[in-house]
Amino acid sequence: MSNQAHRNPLFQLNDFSFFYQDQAEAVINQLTVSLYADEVTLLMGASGAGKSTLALCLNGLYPEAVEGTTKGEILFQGRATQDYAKGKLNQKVGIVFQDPESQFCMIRVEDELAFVLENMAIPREEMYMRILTALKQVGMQDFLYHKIHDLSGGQKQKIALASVLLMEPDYLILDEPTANLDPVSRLEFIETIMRLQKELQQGVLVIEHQAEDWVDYADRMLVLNHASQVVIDDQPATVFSAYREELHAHHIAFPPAYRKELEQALPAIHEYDSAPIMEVDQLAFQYKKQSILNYVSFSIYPGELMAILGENGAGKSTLLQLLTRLKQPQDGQITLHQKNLNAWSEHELRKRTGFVFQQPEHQFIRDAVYQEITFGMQLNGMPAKQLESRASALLKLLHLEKHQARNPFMLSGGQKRRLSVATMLDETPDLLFFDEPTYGQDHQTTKELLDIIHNLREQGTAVMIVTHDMELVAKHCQRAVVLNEGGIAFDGAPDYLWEQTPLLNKARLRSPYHKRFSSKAAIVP
Ligand SMILES: Nc1ncnc2c1ncn2[C@@H]1O[C@H](COP(=O)(O)OP(=O)(O)OP(=O)(O)O)[C@@H](O)[C@H]1O
Ligand SMILES: Nc1ncnc2c1ncn2[C@@H]1O[C@H](COP(=O)(O)OP(=O)(O)OP(=O)(O)O)[C@@H](O)[C@H]1O
Repeated sequence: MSNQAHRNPLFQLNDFSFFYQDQAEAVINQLTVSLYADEVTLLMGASGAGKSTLALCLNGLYPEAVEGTTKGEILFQGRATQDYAKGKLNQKVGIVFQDPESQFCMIRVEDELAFVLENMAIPREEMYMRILTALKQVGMQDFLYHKIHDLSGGQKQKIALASVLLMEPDYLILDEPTANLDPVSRLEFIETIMRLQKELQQGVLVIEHQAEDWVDYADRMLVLNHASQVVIDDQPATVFSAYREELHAHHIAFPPAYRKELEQALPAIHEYDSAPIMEVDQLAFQYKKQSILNYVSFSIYPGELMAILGENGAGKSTLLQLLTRLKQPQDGQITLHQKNLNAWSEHELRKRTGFVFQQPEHQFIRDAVYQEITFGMQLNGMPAKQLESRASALLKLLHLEKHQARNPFMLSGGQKRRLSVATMLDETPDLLFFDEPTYGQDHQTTKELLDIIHNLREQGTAVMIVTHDMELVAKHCQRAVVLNEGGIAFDGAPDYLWEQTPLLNKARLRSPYHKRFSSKAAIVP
């Protein structure tokens, strides 16, 4: 850091601006910054600030892939990015995307990884060993012959990383790569990256909304404002201690070690003495011969906020799909308001329950944000005036007013997630299922989403979230259910869960920061 002036940058951005075709305003506005080899840089900024766009410009995919336009220049190793032959720059600059699915071309893991090596003209006889090494680095050596489609979200993310590691790029960009990983896999992932970074002397750019696990490793932290200009550039520890007001203004979340007050869990609003909304009795599900859920039973009560936890591949998303009737169990029964789930009409079921997917774009069906939000209201026959005012309230609530005419698929990761929440709120559901609510959100929008969740709870909605974010569980949930080896290994108050060290280890969970370091929790004056 201090000797930057004497080093040659790997990337040099000079007054670089980027415009998407359909927008008059620049998404990246006259950005001037240098990035160095052998430096781990943490890039933070509000949702929609342009972080992913910047990543795609750095590896040369943009502007071509979106017909955007640029001004200024990006030099990589002293040469303008557009002067690199097609496909060359993205071998030197590897990206692991926010959404791993967008980078796969093949059906099986083995073929996907072989495809990467073929593009690099690696001889066939070397391929197998290299693929196996990369899979071992991410703990996925048993999945060589699996179909990518059949993997869980976290498992896909690990394959995406393996495919980039195979290229041994000079510069590695990680765009929220750990959000889908269980807490232990997240630490292992970061340790793998740091080990390789040292071995290969790579530069690494980490785009993250939750800095906690990276702070101790990163050499440098950049904060972007809404115009994608660098407003803070310093060492992470200095940034979190000395720029507190600026960080608040730019919606950056503080890692727990830098938060001033101890997080207090919110009081419970569940009503265990009232009838459950949903009852799950002896539910069993398997894929082919692999048992995923092995006769599990539990009930969901009005107003409770319940977290489903477990390692990658534990069956959390599968459980949500069963509870929303997107999948059918092989055995067992699910009832909603004492009526068998299969006996509900599709229309009634969708009115009473909402589901926000892990990958929000999987549920988009219209080609403009406004149409997407009003689609359900129209189906429910909502009168035009009411529909308009509900839609505009939701657009405002979720900060999407500016984007209402845009194609949902063109939104940033955080915006897509907020849109999928909006589509679930045309009426107040009895039960809301939410796969990774905080994924891709900055501090401000996370807070707002949680406010929405708590408002719903006050109206009696039960909310079931799947999450790998233990801080969220500690602060907001009254109940945690841990899935492990097909069964429910824990069902109770999170405070009690944090004391179960053997169980946490087995389920690859970690207790939240203030429990791990209770004596150090209030270190910030
Ligand atoms: N393909 C596209 N076409 C048009 N506009 C886009 C496209 N992709 C992103 N945008 C817009 O550009 C802005 C920046 O998006 P980007 O994905 O770079 O933000 P981000 O900082 O990575 O956000 P997040 O933290 O939510 O992932 C957003 O307002 C987004 O809606
Ligand atoms: N269509 C499928 N065919 C076969 N196996 C599948 C299929 N979909 C998922 N699986 C497997 O079922 C298991 C559970 O997957 P699921 O997506 O429910 O896990 P998860 O707990 O949500 O994981 P993550 O935390 O990574 O999102 C995983 O081992 C996965 O590989």
